[in-house]
Amino acid sequence: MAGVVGRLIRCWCRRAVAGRSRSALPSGHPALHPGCCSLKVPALQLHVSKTAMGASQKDFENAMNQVKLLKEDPGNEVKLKLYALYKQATEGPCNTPKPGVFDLINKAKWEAWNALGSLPKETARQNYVDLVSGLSSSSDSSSQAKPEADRKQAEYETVVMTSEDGITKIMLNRPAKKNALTEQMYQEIMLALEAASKDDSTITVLTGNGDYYSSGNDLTNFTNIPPEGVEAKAKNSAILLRNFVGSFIDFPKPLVAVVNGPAVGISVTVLGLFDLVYATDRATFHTPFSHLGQTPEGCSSYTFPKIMGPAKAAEMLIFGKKLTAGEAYAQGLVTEVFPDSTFQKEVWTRLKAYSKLPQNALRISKQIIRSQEKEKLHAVNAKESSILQERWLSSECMNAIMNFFSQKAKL
Ligand SMILES: CCCCC/C=C/C(=O)SCCNC(=O)CCNC(=O)[C@H](O)C(C)(C)COP(=O)(O)OP(=O)(O)OC[C@H]1O[C@@H](n2cnc3c(N)ncnc32)[C@H](O)[C@@H]1OP(=O)(O)O
Repeated sequence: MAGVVGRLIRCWCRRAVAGRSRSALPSGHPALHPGCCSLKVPALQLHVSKTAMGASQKDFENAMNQVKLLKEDPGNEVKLKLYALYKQATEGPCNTPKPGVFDLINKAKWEAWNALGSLPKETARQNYVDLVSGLSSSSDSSSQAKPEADRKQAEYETVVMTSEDGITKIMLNRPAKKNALTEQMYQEIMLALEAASKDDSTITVLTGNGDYYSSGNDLTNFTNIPPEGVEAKAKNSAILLRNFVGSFIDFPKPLVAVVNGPAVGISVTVLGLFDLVYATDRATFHTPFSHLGQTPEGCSSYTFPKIMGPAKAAEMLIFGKKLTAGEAYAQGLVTEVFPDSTFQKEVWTRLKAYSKLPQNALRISKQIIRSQEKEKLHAVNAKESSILQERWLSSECMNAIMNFFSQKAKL
């Protein structure tokens, strides 16, 4: 029951914030600061002085104004307490009939007020002032600490991971190499995704630093042959590929690609596993597998024909046709294209708004959509990886990679 009420009050708070229903707060009661419903206030801050007396009407009014300025959502329990104390301080003991059993929100509010019994108005006023004062100092200190707390850069060298406003951003960070994906980078992206899946953010974003989103697999990956030989290299690469793609298939939260520039190879194919793909109009989408003697991965042999139809998928995946952002949008691979000049501003504004939507609803909706074919995707991933393991040993593939490094074949 408490869970149901909690969830309903969260909805109530969202609605109130959106301005569709302010009835949850008593008339004249300061509205809570918008957009902060997921933050928690430490229990310590919730202590309410039951003995201190003497808050003036002016103190009380100041406290009501302070509530409007809170930087963090104090949580449902505190909001109910604020409501109850406000009612008690202004109207005295609860004097309205108990709402019906199905009117869960008003019932929770009524119960909070009624629980104050015959607490004198002056004490309620003082407790309200004390409670708000505790919240304000907690909100101030946590907002001062925020820049530090938001710098969640763990031990990554090739990606930058930050978390702010309910969004965890994983940024590929080898701009001088067009964000080509080294083996270390695959590992770090997997670790970052794992961390993002468990943090308290609502949305996870993958993007690139510099002028490229990513130029795909770093072709030097194929040049570091271990003492065990090329077969072992191909086998290990296939395992790495399978694990890498698997972490996108299994990612539990909404996943967004902010495609800040051209994308090549595996950075394109996994886009079929993202929930939103926003692209600058400077972006291109290129999967030159045949040119490299390779074959599709990232589950694209399954997702692309589903997304764009077999004819268009064949043009990209078999013949290596490079798509403009507009073409990728027309074919359903990209959600929306933005002018490069306003790309970052527009995309982040949009994502910040989305990140305020109810977190669990977003995650569950994503999971319903994706769970239908998770097994299928894992099977496709396994197959694509094993075919590539063979391909990487082919002379077609080895020649293509040698060509790249001898500068004969820039794509
Ligand atoms: C283990 C899992 C395997 C998963 C299988 C994945 C498959 C794929 O992803 S296939 C696609 C592989 N990618 C490519 O074939 C792209 C190769 N790169 C290029 O064609 C070009 O570099 C470019 C079109 C992406 C950019 O050209 P340009 O603007 O002329 O810039 P540069 O070529 O001078 O690049 C700057 C710098 O970066 C190096 N570099 C870029 N991409 C890669 C790459 N994919 N692998 C290795 N190195 C890359 C490039 O060599 C330059 O280096 P320096 O000369 O040292 O400055």
